[in-house]
Amino acid sequence: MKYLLMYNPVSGRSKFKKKIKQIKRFFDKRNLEIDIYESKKAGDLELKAQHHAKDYDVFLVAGGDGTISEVVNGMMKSEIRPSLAILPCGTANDIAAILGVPRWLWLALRMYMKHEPVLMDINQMNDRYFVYTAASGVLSRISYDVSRRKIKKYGYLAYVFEAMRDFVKEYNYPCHIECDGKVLETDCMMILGLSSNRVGGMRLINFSKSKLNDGLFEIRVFTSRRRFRRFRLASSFIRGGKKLREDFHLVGKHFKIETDDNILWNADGEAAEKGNIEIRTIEKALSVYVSPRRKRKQF
Ligand SMILES: Nc1ncnc2c1ncn2[C@@H]1O[C@H](COP(=O)(O)OP(=O)(O)OP(=O)(O)O)[C@@H](O)[C@H]1O
Repeated sequence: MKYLLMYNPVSGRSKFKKKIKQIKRFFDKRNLEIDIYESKKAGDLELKAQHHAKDYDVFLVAGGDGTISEVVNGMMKSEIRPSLAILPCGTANDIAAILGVPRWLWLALRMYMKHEPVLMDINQMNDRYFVYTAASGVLSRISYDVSRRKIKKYGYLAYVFEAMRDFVKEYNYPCHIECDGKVLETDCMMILGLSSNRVGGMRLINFSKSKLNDGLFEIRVFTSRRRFRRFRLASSFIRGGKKLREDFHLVGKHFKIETDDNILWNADGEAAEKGNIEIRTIEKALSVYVSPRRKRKQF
């Protein structure tokens, strides 16, 4: 087995670099070949993943959701794809949590030595690939609007502060959604799409019933029709993403969403598209390492 460790030195609180020597030792001890690559700037890992996908069996990716998303975008552009194993060292680490990867590095590495990878769906927003979330409207900009300086200083709390500021802003925009033959037209304050039950470090146990390999994606349209709308939205999140009467929940393989040109879309926590989008799910597109528990529940 040939591994490539790719890491983003600025993920989370920028502390991963210190662990590299120990990781190298872990692999040397087991006579496993590992190359190491540090990203130099945003976008770097996508190109590295695309051009070297055929040269490795496993991409070991150390970073947060943005870093993993970059690598996945690179891998999806290659015909031959190695397996993906994550070492969580970002701020929210949603993707790692969805796959049940332990925060503790040694437990994660041992898990990768012991278990086989499984095939997981990957989603596409226009030309860009994403793993687990697409969103617009309230709260959807915070993951990429918060400065790295604040994340380094406050960690996850930096997202919480920014969420509180964004929550009081006015969001109301039209959307026309086509999903596998169904049509929905409404005004909304947020559209949240998930392939699992986690976003922004929160577990939304009542949001989704989909598996990670069933070719389906779920979208919740939070309308802006009722009074005290923000409080109702907050109460839905507090109750694990419980659906409210005035909201719509769609499940499908292909979504066409038309909205205002200035509406920004977030994909896996990064700024993605503006205006109209199409979302497709590519079934069982990528081989990933998951914990045995998640494998039973989510696959
Ligand atoms: N060498 C680099 N210098 C600056 N930015 C980088 C570099 N390599 C990658 N990036 C960018 O850093 C951003 C943040 O990375 P990442 O998402 O992994 O960390 P995070 O935001 O702390 O974690 P999370 O997304 O889990 O909250 C990504 O948008 C990525 O494209």
